[in-house]
Amino acid sequence: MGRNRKQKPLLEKVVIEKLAAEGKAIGRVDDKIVFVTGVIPGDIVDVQVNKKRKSFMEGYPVAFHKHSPMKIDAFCEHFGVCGGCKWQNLPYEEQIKFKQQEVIDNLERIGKVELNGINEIIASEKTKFYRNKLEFTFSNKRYLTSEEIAIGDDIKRTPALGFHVPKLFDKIVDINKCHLQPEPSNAVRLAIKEYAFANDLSFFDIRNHEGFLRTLIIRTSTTDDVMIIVVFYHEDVEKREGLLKHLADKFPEVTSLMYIINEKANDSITDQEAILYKGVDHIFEQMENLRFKIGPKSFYQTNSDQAYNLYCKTREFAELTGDEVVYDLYTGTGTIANFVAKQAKKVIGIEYVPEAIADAKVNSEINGITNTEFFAGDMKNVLTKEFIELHGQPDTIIVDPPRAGMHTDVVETILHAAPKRIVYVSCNSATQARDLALMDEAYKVTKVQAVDMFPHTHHVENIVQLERR
Ligand SMILES: C[S@@+](CC[C@H](N)C(=O)[O-])C[C@H]1O[C@@H](n2cnc3c(N)ncnc32)[C@H](O)[C@@H]1O
Repeated sequence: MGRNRKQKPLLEKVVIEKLAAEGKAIGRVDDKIVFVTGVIPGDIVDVQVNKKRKSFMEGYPVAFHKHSPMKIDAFCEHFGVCGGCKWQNLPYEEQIKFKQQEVIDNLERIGKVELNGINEIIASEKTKFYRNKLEFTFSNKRYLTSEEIAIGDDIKRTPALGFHVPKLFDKIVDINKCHLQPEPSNAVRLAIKEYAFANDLSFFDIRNHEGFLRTLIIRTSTTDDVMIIVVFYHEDVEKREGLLKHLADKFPEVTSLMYIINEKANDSITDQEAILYKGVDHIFEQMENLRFKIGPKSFYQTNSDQAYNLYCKTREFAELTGDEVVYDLYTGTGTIANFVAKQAKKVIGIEYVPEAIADAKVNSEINGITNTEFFAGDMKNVLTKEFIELHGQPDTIIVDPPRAGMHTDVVETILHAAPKRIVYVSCNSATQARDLALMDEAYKVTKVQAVDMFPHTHHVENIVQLERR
């Protein structure tokens, strides 16, 4: 064990044994667990420790003595620098095996769930170009890769349009080709960069709050609609018009070309006005015979094909006959609520974000669905005993909370409502398992289905069916 300047140890020849949660992997030194980023089982590496606790350490590899026999070549030129697609060097079959095992481990260890087998994970047919939305950042602080440092000074002065480097908030990796979103995503991004360089449009400086171009959001859809939103730090009519006209001329297929002037300190656009430059202010997604209208700020699951598989399984687990009152909690833009509405007597959707609720209502309307009702507000305040008395006892409750899972008050109200069946959709099986443990006395887990929405990342979605005991 060596020592570095900060007195954090350098661990030599650590054998990486298995993958762990949050995309890390586990090695062991003197019976102490070491969580390592950027490695896969079978690697033997020197690890620079950056966190040391009584029972574990965390670190990153500084030298590889042996690569895992499982290792494959990454397909992306930005692998290892960019924060996305971290598991590209692990075969996809191994990725999904691990995701399935993680779900089982969390349900058994945290949730103390007795599993009588679980369905095989639904893998993503597309493992590249599966996302329908990407957000890129403009920055005058380019992250320099070792190859770029070797090129010399010219490139060091070049701004970047791409993704944040993990843990370096002001550094952006300049992306040449991203394998996450179908075209025209790459073409649009590269065209904007080229135009900006040729016409002297400055890129944002996040430390000093100066510069013109700030972020770029591109949305594509299963209906081949394309939305581009360029976010500027301040208004400059001539420069803005110049760029947007160039985009409109070069990409006539774009359905919706919009811009935002965001003069705030942070990048969030939820409270900013999106202004239409060309086309319409929305795009459409299609699922079975339903169309979903998506505005510039609307949430929609980012892997459309797998979202369809997720919703089909959710509907299957709900086992609706047409007579049920269904609650869809954390409904977002009401996608699940509308997706199951035809098989239910009535569906009630509840969601925090008022704009999402407005979208949910529009989505019912444009699809001729008349048996849904939507309510905006914090779940623990909206879903009360009085609400249930007023709107009807649920026969089935579907929940799809954020990563943190459900507030204990919400769990309590669900237990009080005592529906026959609960379908719990989650993007974090650890918090899902914690919530299941709270419901264990009254509900037993009857079906489990993991769904992989995000190949080459550690994220996994999981659906659990619960029946009242
Ligand atoms: C994982 S998303 C589910 C979206 C939706 N089911 C779908 O598939 O499109 C979780 C949703 O919960 C909402 N949310 C988060 N915290 C909430 C809270 N305390 N009360 C109500 N909704 C909340 C978020 O705004 C988000 O739309």
